[in-house]
Amino acid sequence: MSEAIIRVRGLVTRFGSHVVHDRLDLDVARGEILGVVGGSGTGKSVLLRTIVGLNPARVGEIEVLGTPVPARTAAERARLEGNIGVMFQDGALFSSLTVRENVEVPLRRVAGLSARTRAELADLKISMAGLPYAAGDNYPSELSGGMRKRAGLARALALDPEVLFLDEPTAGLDPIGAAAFDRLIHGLTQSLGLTVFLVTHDLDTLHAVCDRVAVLAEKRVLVTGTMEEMLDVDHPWVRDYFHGPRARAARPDRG
Ligand SMILES: Nc1ncnc2c1ncn2[C@@H]1O[C@H](COP(=O)(O)OP(=O)(O)OP(=O)(O)O)[C@@H](O)[C@H]1O
Repeated sequence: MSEAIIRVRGLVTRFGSHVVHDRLDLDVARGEILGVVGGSGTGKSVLLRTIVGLNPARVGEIEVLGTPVPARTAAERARLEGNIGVMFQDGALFSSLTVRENVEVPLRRVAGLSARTRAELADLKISMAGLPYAAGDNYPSELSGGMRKRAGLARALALDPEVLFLDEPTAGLDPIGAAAFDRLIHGLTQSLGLTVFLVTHDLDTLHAVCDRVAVLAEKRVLVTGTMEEMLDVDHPWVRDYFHGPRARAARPDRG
């Protein structure tokens, strides 16, 4: 594998007596789009939150871009904050701010940007996320679910991150909206050279977007590989997921 941009070793995550991850290891290579799948409650979102430093209660080693998580110094923290973009499942936008103001939030960390430059940069990201210019003036409650996701993506891209974390980007979208979002993610990833950690249940997304898949089961990353390789994995959940009727319907070679 080429250089690991995300490196997790021996991760143990627990909430009280509930162990979610037990000695979990994972590598994500530079430039790849990794799809993270697994049954409900297997700890996909918790893994994402832990890798981006939002869940400090754990044991093990995590590095993103060679920087330890959590960061030990202000310089390391700045490096992580500036190079990681996160899109949460519901967009996680501030409801009292317009879309433009939401996208400006991370830009406020950049010293020396005038208010006008900040707004212009936010408008650029809003347009990159496929939203009409006018959406910048809207409040999140005035947008559809799909538009809110695009606004969340615009905010995740605000600081030109190297690594993008997406938590179920197509959940709740209709199939046409989901396919459009898949194309957007794929296009942006290619043109911006991003590394992507993408939690999803969506088999169409895995086919359309992901280079590699990591399956969370039994409190760890049970297996990683391409979609083709998943077809040969002898594990009940993996078999049911990748050979089930939905999987067959999502295969690009079907018919
Ligand atoms: N803050 C928390 N406190 C206590 N338990 C938590 C917390 N966050 C998550 N959990 C538990 O950790 C487990 C993993 O949750 P997580 O949301 O990561 O699952 P998931 O794989 O993303 O599931 P889904 O596919 O349903 O979204 C669940 O049992 C959940 O209840």
